[in-house]
Order: sequence, then structure tokens, then C-alpha cells
Amino acid sequence: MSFFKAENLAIYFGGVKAVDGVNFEINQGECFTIIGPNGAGKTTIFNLISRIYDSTEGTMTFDGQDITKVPPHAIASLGIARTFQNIELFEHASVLQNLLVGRHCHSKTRLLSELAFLPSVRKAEVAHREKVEEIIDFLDLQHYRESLIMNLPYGVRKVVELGRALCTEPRLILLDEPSSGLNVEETQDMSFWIDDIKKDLGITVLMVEHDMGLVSEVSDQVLVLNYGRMLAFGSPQDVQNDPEVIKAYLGE
Ligand SMILES: Nc1ncnc2c1ncn2[C@@H]1O[C@H](COP(=O)(O)OP(=O)(O)OP(=O)(O)O)[C@@H](O)[C@H]1O
Repeated sequence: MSFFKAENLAIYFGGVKAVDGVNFEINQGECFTIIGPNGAGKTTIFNLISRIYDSTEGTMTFDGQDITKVPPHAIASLGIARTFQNIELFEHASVLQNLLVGRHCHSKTRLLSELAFLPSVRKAEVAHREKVEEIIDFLDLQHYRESLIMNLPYGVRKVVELGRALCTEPRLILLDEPSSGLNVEETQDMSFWIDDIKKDLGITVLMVEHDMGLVSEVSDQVLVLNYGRMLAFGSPQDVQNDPEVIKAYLGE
């Protein structure tokens, strides 16, 4: 049984068929990558999985559960986290505070107990801190723990955003263009983090990415979209050599 399955997935914005009958299956523990020219529908698929958008047609199944209609706030609790193309962090808060926000979906204490700071709340707080420290160590962010996001270089912010998503303890992580805005060295580091997330943490990765070097290094399967439809599918090498893919990228 596949870990994640999209069947006949479609969304139309007026006359624009942003995603138009797409099928794919992700195996547990792999890195599955979606590539395609600008406007192909890649981010829209992430927005469908995050339930920011309602699909016009089709179904999505995650770990045996139909998630096509679950409310957006339930997605993180089910074990799906994401990062964004344009980093979405609290600029005036520290790295530690931003990572603690990632623990929010695991808060089961009630407001009144929180106000009274009951032992159960204290215990949960300690557990959240421990998880956050684990992620700080995993991503080598110790040096930046107390730094405000606004004072950090872009490359570090990207890693913090990855960290925030990891703090939700996802089973599936969606990475929207993890290398965008990064230089060559930072992109290489990002490829190591993605590999570690997959291999050491056992988290399944679904990635949208333009950098074919990074795609080839970390992906197990690659889906190529064009105008909302599947153009090709296979290993990174297969799709890069596919004449249809080359044509879509370079034009006729
Ligand atoms: N909320 C929306 N309303 C109307 N059209 C939209 C909306 N979201 C996406 N689209 C359209 O859907 C198509 C796919 O957009 P999408 O952002 O998914 O492409 P993409 O493959 O992620 O592109 P890029 O590589 O440039 O990020 C585009 O034509 C876009 O204009």
C-alpha cells in the first residue's frame, strides 16, 4: 500500500486548469520530487495536500486515510508538515521561539490549565523543549538559538524553517523549493539535510525543486508536470533524458 496517493487530482481556477487529473504514489521513506516549468502546478499540489485549496476533483490518501476533505488545521496533527517557497517565519522572534511554534500542533493542554501552569502543562512544556533542542542539534543550529530571525542570513533562515517543520514530528514533509535563494555551498548543505531527514529520521519527503543537481542527488522518483498534467515520471536520470521534458523546458 502506498504511503501517499493522489488519484485524478484536479483544481480549476476559472478557466485555468492548474492541476488537471494528476495521479502519483509516494512510498514510505523515499524522496519524491515534482519538477516542471513555471506555472506547471507544483505549488498548487502542495496547497491541495495542505488543504489550503479544495480540489475540484480527485482524492488524496495518506497512510490509508482519505484526507481529501479533512480541515486544514488537522493536517499537521496527521503528520504532514511543509516549508514555503518564500520563508514564513516570525521575523521578530528568536530561532528557539519559532521552533517552539512548530510544537503547537502537539499541545493538548487546555487554556485554564495553562494559565494555572499545572504540572501537566509543565511536563508538556519540558517535552516540547526537549524535542526542539533535538532538532537544534540535528540541524546544527546551536549557535543561532537565541538569534532573531530578522538578523539571520537567508541560508540559515531556510534551515530554521526546515527545523520548524521537523518540530511537528511529521511522517511526511513537503519542501517547496528548498534551494531557492541559496548559493552553491548552501544548496549542497541542504541536500545533506534532506538526505539525513530521509535516512536518519525516516521521514518521507515530497519536494518541489528547480535545481536539477539537488533533485538528482536526493530524489528516488521524479514527477514532471507541465500545464497541470503529468509529462513524465521516473528516476532523476530518466526524466532528464526524456525528450518531452527537454522540449517543455527549452521550448520547441
Ligand atoms: N489562487 C489562484 N487563483 C488563480 N490561479 C491560480 C491560483 N493559484 C495558482 N494559480 C494558477 O495555477 C497555475 C499553477 O501555478 P503554481 O503556482 O502551482 O505553479 P508552479 O508550478 O508552482 O510554478 P513556479 O515554479 O513558478 O512556482 C498558474 O497558472 C497559476 O497562475
